[in-house]
Amino acid sequence: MHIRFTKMQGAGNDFVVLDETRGRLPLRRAHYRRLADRHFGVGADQILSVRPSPAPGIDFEYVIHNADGGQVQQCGNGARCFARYVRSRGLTHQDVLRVQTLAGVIELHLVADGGVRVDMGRPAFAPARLPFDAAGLRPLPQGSGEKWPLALEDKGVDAIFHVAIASMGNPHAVLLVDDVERADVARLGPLIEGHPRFPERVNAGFLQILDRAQVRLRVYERGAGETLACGSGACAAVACGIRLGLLERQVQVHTRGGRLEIAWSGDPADTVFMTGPAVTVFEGSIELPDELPD
Ligand SMILES: N[C@H](CCC[C@H](N)C(=O)O)C(=O)O
Repeated sequence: MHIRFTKMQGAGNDFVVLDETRGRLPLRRAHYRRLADRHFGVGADQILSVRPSPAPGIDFEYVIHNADGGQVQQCGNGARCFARYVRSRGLTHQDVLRVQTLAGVIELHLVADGGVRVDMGRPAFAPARLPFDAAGLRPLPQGSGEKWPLALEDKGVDAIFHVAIASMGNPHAVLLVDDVERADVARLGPLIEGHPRFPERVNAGFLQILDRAQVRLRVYERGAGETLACGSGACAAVACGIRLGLLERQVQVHTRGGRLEIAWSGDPADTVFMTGPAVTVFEGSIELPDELPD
């Protein structure tokens, strides 16, 4: 099948965007994996599908698949690209969009400088919301938050790491580190992502606090590996940092791919706002086999 796509990136987190507003493409898991494949396909961290409004008051449905082909609840950098995409292709003329994801409805605001501001919804910290199996674990309280002990068995050695956890609709575990560039993301990332206490796996964030309003963040993403930036991961890391009493309400998040602005009041009833770039890189098309082995 012949697929037309748009390649986009938000702070270096890159996406294949598909327009399914005039009909669903017959894609299965293996097709999403092939589109994301950087050698046999287009190459991307996630595949974003733009689908028609599912209900009154909602402008579009926003569907997200990771590079491993799995469908997931949320993608913050993708949300900004989604907004830029539908506007630039004339699928909407609105400056504010409400889109339905698996995690619920989020609101996208196109801002003048080409960036997009996203209301990412409320963070959640209860283990059951990720899900995280906290049975038998005693959290370390800190500020109004806590850190959870996570035993990581590596080369036969059991080490205990304390992580903060948060859901932005998708699950995040955040490890505080002294220097993100020296953090062993390649080794610890997969151990955290696939840890049995996260039954649906987890995005593993490595957070370095520079001061109360600036952080550096690397994220080993569930289903994609380390990406240059993770929008929902930035929201989760800042929300955890605020709860631990380490951060103010407005934080600049420096990622390897660019800078994101995150704002949260610290009240779990309030939503988290993320502002950042959204860039179209190129348009293209690809021939995909109708059948691909799973
Ligand atoms: N890997 C994530 C989905 C993409 C999130 C990220 N690209 C973002 O910008 O939020 C997950 O499995 O939950």
